[in-house]
Amino acid sequence: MKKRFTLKTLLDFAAAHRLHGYDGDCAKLHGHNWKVEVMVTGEQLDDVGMVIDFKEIKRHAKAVVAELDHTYLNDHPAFQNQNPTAENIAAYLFERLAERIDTPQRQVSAITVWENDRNCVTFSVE
Ligand SMILES: Nc1nc2c(c(=O)[nH]1)N=C([C@H](O)[C@H](O)COP(=O)(O)OP(=O)(O)OP(=O)(O)O)CN2
Ligand SMILES: [Zn+2]
Repeated sequence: MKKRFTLKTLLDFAAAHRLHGYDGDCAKLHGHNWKVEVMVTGEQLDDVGMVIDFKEIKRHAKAVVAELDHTYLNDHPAFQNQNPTAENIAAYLFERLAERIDTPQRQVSAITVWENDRNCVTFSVE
């Protein structure tokens, strides 16, 4: 039986967006207090007994999320050819965080983006 540890940490940011082509109010400029759950999975622990220090995940996640915080997401380079939906934001954050966090021992395994208390999207790769 293989041991696997999945760490989850939560951060947030505030940002505005509008969804081009959307048939409804979300096509208009509006904002959310987005919540981002970062999940990191590993099978090995270091000498201290951690897959990775939560502080290290947070340091990387905060650096990436800071680029989006208090911005108009549609102006961001990542959302010039695609809407800043929760789906596309989750995929973007996954890619950016994997670049910073992944090693052979641990990988970003999923990113969940909450638009509000009711609706969220989880992005992961097979
Ligand atoms: N699959 C997705 N659906 C929707 C997204 C999205 O990113 N992915 N985004 C939106 C809008 O951004 C919108 O702002 C959603 O907010 P809201 O209307 O408040 O959401 P609710 O459905 O919870 O609100 P109700 O008032 O209950 O309709 C829309 N869809
Ligand atoms: Zn919205």
